[in-house]
This record gives sequence, C-alpha cells and structure tokens, in this order.
Amino acid sequence: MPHDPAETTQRTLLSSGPHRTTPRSACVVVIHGEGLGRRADVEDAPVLVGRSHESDLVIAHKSVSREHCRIWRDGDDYRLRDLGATNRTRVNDRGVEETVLSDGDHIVVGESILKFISQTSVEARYHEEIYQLATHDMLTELYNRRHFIEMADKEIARALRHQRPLALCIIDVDLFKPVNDRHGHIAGDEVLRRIAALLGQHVRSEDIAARIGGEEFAVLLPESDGGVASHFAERVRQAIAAATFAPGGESRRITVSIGIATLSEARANRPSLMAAADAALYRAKDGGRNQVCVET
Ligand SMILES: Nc1nc2c(ncn2[C@@H]2O[C@H](COP(=O)(O)OP(=O)(O)OP(=O)(O)O)[C@@H](O)[C@H]2O)c(=O)[nH]1
Repeated sequence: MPHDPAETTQRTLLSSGPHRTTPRSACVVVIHGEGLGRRADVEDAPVLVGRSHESDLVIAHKSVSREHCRIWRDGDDYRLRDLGATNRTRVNDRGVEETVLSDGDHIVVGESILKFISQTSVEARYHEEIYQLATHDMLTELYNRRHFIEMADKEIARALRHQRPLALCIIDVDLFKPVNDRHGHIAGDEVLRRIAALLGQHVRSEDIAARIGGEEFAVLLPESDGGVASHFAERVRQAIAAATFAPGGESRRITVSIGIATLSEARANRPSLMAAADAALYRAKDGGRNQVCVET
C-alpha cells in the first residue's frame, strides 16, 4: 500500500546519474541562506528571482520580495535588475538598480546569497553535479520527492493563475514486498529502475515525473484534464503489465495501481491534490490493483 513518505528509505546507490557532459550556460546558485543549493540557468529566457512560486528561482523567505530581481543574457553580457524589492538587491555588497554581472559575483537577495557563475567557469560543473544530486533520485534518475514538491507548487500556482487544467498521477507498484522478499533488494531496485524507464517513455517533455517514495512514483501533467490523464495512466499501466521483468532471473509479472486527481476549486493546493490522488490510489488497490482510478 502507499506508505508514509517519511518512512521511505532513499537508497543512494552510486550511479552515473543524468549528468550532462558539458556544463549548461551561465547560472545562479544559492550559496547561503534559504534555498541553499538551488540554482537556475540563465539561458535564453530571463530568470526571475523571488518569493513567488512562479519565480524561476524561488527563495521562500520573508526577507525576499515576491519579484525580487531579474537576470538575463544581453548579447555577451549577463545583466541583473532589481525589481523594486523592499530589501534592494546587492551585488558584491553594493545596492544596485541594474548592473552587468561578472563570474563569481555575489548577489544578496534578502538574507540569501547567490553566486553568479559564467558558462566558462569550471565551478559550473561542480554546481551541476550538486544540483543533480539535490534534485534527482539516484536509483531511477527521476526527480526526487523534494524537487517534485517544489516543482508541483510552481505548476499549481501557474495553473491557478492562468486557469489552466493540471492533473496528478500517483503510481504505486503492486505487491512489491513479495518481490523483495523472494529476490532481494538489489533485484527489487532493478525492477524500480525498469518501471521508471517505462514511465519515462510515456511522459511528455513538460510532464514532471518523480520517485516520491520507495515504490511510489508521481507524474504531474500540466495542461491535462482528467480524460487526458486517464489515457496517459492507462497507457503506463498497460505498458508495465505487458513488460517482461526477471528479478533474480525469474520471469515475473509486475503491475501498478494508479490514482489520479485534477486541480479544482476544491483542490487548489498541493496537499489537497496529493491527498485526492492518494485516495484514488487506495481505491485502485482496494478494487484489486492493476487499475487506474480517478478522484472526481
Ligand atoms: N528494492 C527496494 N524496495 C523498496 C524500496 N523502498 C521501499 N521498498 C520496499 O517496497 C515494499 C513496499 O511494500 P508494501 O508497502 O507493504 O506494499 P506492497 O507489497 O507493494 O503491496 P501493495 O502496495 O498493497 O500492492 C517494502 O517491502 C519496502 O521494503 C527501495 O528503494 N528498493
């Protein structure tokens, strides 16, 4: 059954991870205070830094304005503009309205400090590694629970603001304990990895897929209503049920149960959306497993 995530053991097996071979373009990384380790790449789109969930780099602290500052690329330069923040943005200890950033600049946003790292900096690779470790589940290479929650909050805020549909699927492996008991944890891990890979084959680039518990996955589907989400979930369910798993070399059928909930006036935040998807998941388990249920 779905279990308390607090009890979930995150297994940190060594993995090459979803690392990119080259560093991304310039980025800002929080190196002190609220949001420590969080980063945002400054690519073609400007980066909004602020307390609002819709910011590209969210720093959820009262010392930070909802829209604190913006960083963008301007030809070969990178520029920062303060957006009228109550605590004016400071760069290298100097209050700024607008300035050109240089590699290594310290940007003070409320009580947090960000570091600007240009694309040529070797340090960018280091932060890339740290970022991957902080946001991804090492076993499956999907997002981890913490990052999923952060992204879900952002997507929910965006969907509510623009009155767009949004659906959440929670996917739980059926009777996984006997798989572990019979074949051992390492074989069980291989099954989880395979399920994650199958999931990856069905998600769109805008969907957010994560491992949120031991044998529990979540997929957030922006711009999707219950019908679209059901169709997606049914395809995932069938693909997993039809796949060949051979934990410990023994052929075995693996199935999943899936609960779906959509954003609505009654479910206008992440906890209630997740609780509704969980309730649907319980019904799917209760109904005999290997099925999809939608919370209406
Ligand atoms: N191999 C492996 N097993 C895990 C991991 N995290 C949790 N588990 C196992 O997943 C199993 C979950 O079992 P239960 O919650 O009892 O549920 P279930 O057997 O899947 O049965 P239902 O959910 O009712 O269909 C437990 O045996 C956990 O030890 C992990 O990272 N790797």
